[in-house]
Amino acid sequence: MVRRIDVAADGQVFVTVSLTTPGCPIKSHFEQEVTAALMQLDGVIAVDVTFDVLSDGEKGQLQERLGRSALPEGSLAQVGTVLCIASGKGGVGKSTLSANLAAALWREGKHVGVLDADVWGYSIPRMFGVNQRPVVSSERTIVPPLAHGTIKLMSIGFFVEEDSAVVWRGPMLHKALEQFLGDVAWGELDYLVVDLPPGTGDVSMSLAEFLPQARFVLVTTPQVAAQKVARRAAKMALKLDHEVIGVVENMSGYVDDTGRVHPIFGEGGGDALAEELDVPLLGRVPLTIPLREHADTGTPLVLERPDDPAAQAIQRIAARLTALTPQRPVPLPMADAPQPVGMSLPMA
Ligand SMILES: Nc1ncnc2c1ncn2[C@@H]1O[C@H](COP(=O)(O)OP(=O)(O)OP(=O)(O)O)[C@@H](O)[C@H]1O
Repeated sequence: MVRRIDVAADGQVFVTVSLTTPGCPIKSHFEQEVTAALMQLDGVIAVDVTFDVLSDGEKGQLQERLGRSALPEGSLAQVGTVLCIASGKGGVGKSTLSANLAAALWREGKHVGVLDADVWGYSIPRMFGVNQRPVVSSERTIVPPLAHGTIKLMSIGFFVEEDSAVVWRGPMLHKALEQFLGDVAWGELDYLVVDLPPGTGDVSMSLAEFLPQARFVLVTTPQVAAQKVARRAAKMALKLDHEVIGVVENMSGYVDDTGRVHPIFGEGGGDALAEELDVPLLGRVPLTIPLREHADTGTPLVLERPDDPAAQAIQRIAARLTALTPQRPVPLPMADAPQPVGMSLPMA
């Protein structure tokens, strides 16, 4: 994507970067990273980055070279940061954290969407208390149901009867995920939070392919055994050239009514994993009963009980995530709720 580099005798460097789409949401990120990389070189006194756009033919070649099925365009073109929440095994609180992190980012004034890619253990509809069949807009895009008026949600759970098992085979799931990313009217979002299925199975791999620009947050519990399993998810992300942005340790001790912390699941797993991967430990979320209760009743804890220790920990993690990811220079206006039209979705 580097179109041209000119070096002037006085040490000024002029770089042209070709974007996949003119409205590329990570344009400023490219500018910062290219400048930072070049300024480290001896003799470089200033860097000037300009942009143009790849032609369709060039895009095709790039796609081929990357060996990936999709470049970030279409319905994801206006998504600033894709955050994949991953874990090595189930039950570590990945979905609870995905829902609450999304709500915490929303509380910070960000535009947020949540894609529930945990196709067999989907729980995002329940965690937000939304159970509404998505509709198709007049432009033939899938309109995501909204939580709290603006958080856009998409889940397999919206397309199957409640409590029924998803018995789709690999290719159908692959197709559904492709649709969730390509045909959903995500619109302009600061963050798309993706709740991945546990482990490193086909769905995670497909998604990783569809989302070349994703950043991974790894969730682990404090036991050393859990950390070893989480490492596998990290390896998958790195193998697919995704950035692992940090680690969250969940269930880090039980906080009783007096505020005393009991390390039920041991200690140190999150630190050890973060150290091993050389990424920051974004935070530790304690075990609290309200976090579980609110997940069950469809009201994210960070919105209902922001004073709870787990809610506070999650809000701090959201703040760290915003500090670690590129921000839009101009905040988006809040009133952008899409208007659904009544039509049922023909799936698969
Ligand atoms: N810090 C916490 N304190 C209390 N309960 C928690 C905490 N984190 C998660 N839980 C509870 O643990 C259970 C499992 O959490 P969750 O469903 O988020 O895990 P998961 O990793 O997404 O699991 P799966 O991958 O199997 O879907 C839920 O009942 C949730 O409410």
